[in-house]
Amino acid sequence: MDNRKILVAGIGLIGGSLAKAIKINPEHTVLGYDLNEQSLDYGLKNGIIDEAYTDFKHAAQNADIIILAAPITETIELLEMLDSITFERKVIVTDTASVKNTVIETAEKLINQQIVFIGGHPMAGSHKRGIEAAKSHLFENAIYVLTPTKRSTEKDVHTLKEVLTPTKSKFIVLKPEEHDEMTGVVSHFPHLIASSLVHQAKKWQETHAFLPKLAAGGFRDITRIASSNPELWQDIFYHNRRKMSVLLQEWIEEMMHLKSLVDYNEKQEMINYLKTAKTYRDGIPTKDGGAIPAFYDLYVDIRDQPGALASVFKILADYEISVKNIEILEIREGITGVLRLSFYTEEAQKKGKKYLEQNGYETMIQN
Ligand SMILES: NC(=O)c1ccc[n+]([C@@H]2O[C@H](COP(=O)([O-])OP(=O)(O)OC[C@H]3O[C@@H](n4cnc5c(N)ncnc54)[C@H](O)[C@@H]3O)[C@@H](O)[C@H]2O)c1
Ligand SMILES: O=C(O)C(=O)C[C@]1(C(=O)O)C=C[C@@H](O)C=C1
Repeated sequence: MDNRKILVAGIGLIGGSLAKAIKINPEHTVLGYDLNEQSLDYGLKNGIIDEAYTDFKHAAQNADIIILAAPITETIELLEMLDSITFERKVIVTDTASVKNTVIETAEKLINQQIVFIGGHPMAGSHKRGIEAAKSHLFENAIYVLTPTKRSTEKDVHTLKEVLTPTKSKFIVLKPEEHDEMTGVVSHFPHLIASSLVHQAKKWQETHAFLPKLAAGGFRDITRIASSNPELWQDIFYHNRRKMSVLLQEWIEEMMHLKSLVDYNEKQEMINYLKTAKTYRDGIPTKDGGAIPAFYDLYVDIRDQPGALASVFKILADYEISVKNIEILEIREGITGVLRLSFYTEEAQKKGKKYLEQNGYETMIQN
């Protein structure tokens, strides 16, 4: 089917980024629904959505495909609301929630036969929130998990993938349970730990006022995600609470083991512990397919105006920063474009970020 109407319900960071990507296909019309009318206005003014709705039923009935991109508890509420809406034909519904079990349980209980549900989770994001932070390239090369249900056929999954093709993500199919277990380990739990490290530093600052000034690269790297949206993350921990509890227990035991290595100066065991972690971490693939770090990318927002690219390269040249590769990801007349710069080293990437920001550019490093 051509000229599809796609409703994005919840046009924040993820919904807005999906809307921007989906709209790259000129045959797509994107409808936006959100409780926040300012987000709808922003979406319309910036060409992120084509039509804005404040009435969910009306929006849903006008759509061929519905993407629920609100927080998880609200996604479940929207799914329940869809159950009582009359649709003249089948409608494919998907979501973006970071936890799948509770969403899929709700979907399987629906009685509306017109709803075809396929769970979804694009595995990329940011600590930022809201439509202003949305980027069309957010999901490029990222894993996009799909969890088909009893309510969907292979053809429906194919149709959904077709609609999401402009995101340039890589689709994989998982069972909700395995999804929640794995994201629990590599996404949700690290957020808890990052927040706990910040709490520890905050406590120590009471007696060591200079402490924040010493919080350099290491602390910043490991705690970036502690700056994420607290309400959203409470919701994620709640929906994946059983896994969180198990992981916390395992972590406490792991910390007790580490404590004994430190207390008894188990030198070789400590080196082995660190080596094993380093080897495993260095081998983890990135979004670009290589090991971490494959190369060091920096995304720079630029205006479509004469000299915009020249000015970026002048700044980098002034500081003798070499660029390995460049790619213009998106430039449309009058609209901000995105430039992807790849550097040889992390140091060059960070310097590039610093100096471009000092010159008024908005940049992003996507890990
Ligand atoms: N932030 C990430 O890194 C990330 C990554 C992948 C998936 N997710 C998932 O995507 C979803 C959205 O997260 P986000 O980061 O975009 O959050 P966000 O706060 O940036 O956006 C959420 C949007 O939903 C709207 N909203 C809230 N309740 C609503 C309701 N009842 N009806 C309609 N709209 C409503 C808000 O006004 C906001 O615009 C969550 O389910 C989250 O688990 C987040
Ligand atoms: O990059 C970040 O800030 C993220 O936290 C993104 C991240 C992740 O843990 O990787 C967070 C939640 C999602 O559901 C998917 C991706």
